[in-house]
Amino acid sequence: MSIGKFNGRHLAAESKTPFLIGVAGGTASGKSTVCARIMEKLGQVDVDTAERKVVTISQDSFYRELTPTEKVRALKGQYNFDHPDAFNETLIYQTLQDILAGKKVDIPAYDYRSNSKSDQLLTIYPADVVLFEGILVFYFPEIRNLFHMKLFVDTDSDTRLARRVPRDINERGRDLEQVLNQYMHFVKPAFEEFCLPTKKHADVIIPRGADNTVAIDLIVQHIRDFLSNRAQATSTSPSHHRKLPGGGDAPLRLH
Ligand SMILES: Nc1ncnc2c1ncn2[C@@H]1O[C@H](COP(=O)(O)OP(=O)(O)O)[C@@H](O)[C@H]1O
Ligand SMILES: Nc1ccn([C@@H]2O[C@H](COP(=O)(O)O)[C@@H](O)[C@H]2O)c(=O)n1
Repeated sequence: MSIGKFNGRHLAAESKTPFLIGVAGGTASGKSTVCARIMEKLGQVDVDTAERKVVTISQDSFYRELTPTEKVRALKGQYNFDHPDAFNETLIYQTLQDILAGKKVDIPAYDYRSNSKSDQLLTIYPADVVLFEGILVFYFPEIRNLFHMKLFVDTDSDTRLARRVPRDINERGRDLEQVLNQYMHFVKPAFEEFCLPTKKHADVIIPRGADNTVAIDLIVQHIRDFLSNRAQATSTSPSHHRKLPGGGDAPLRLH
């Protein structure tokens, strides 16, 4: 039984295939914040990671390891982290395929201070909905075609720069000169060449990011509908029918 057609592809109710949502947008546009709001509204934040119905993964976990020379350049803001070549496209594709197959995957956590993977592995347990966010998640056609729904967070460039500077200094251990150099030489031109053109692939564009509560509520409702349909289609007993947080009589509880 199919519980809906998403981007032309049926999702079978009985399959373990998660509903895969891509979330793209420029640096500091609010991609992580939008994903966090969606998780909050679906009551997922306080749920044990192994039990979550909805999970978020960042494309940053898939940066390629740098050579020693590249590491020296990166420390001076002279490495292009915004070019598609900076990412391990094959690993992203394989990981998403495993996730779509309902497998548990381990992905590296990323450490911006050392510009490399940290020792910590993030275990992503099978979930019903997976959000995959990053600047270039719609850039590679084979990866782009895996998403059932594509969102683009569209925030004004000045706002993004004004957010990125303090974030990079306070949270990513950078100095002002390095941040501005990297932005002018790599981040801004790469956004225009590689990220912005992918907006045309989006199903939903979210102007102003997390400030756009109307857009976020619509997306949350769409996810609730998907989860309700799947739960309805797979449950055989009325005892499976429970309430969604804030979602009326929908037949599933998310936390
Ligand atoms: N709507 C907003 N209003 C104010 N600050 C925001 C908003 N959205 C995001 N931020 C801040 O901007 C920075 C970048 O946001 P983030 O969600 O991490 O963007 P991205 O994931 O696109 O890089 C963070 O410091 C975050 O707290
Ligand atoms: N070692 C790194 C890795 C990435 N960046 C920058 O991060 C940006 C992507 O993350 P967002 O949360 O901003 O989407 C990207 O623009 C890279 O320039 C970095 O500075 N250092």
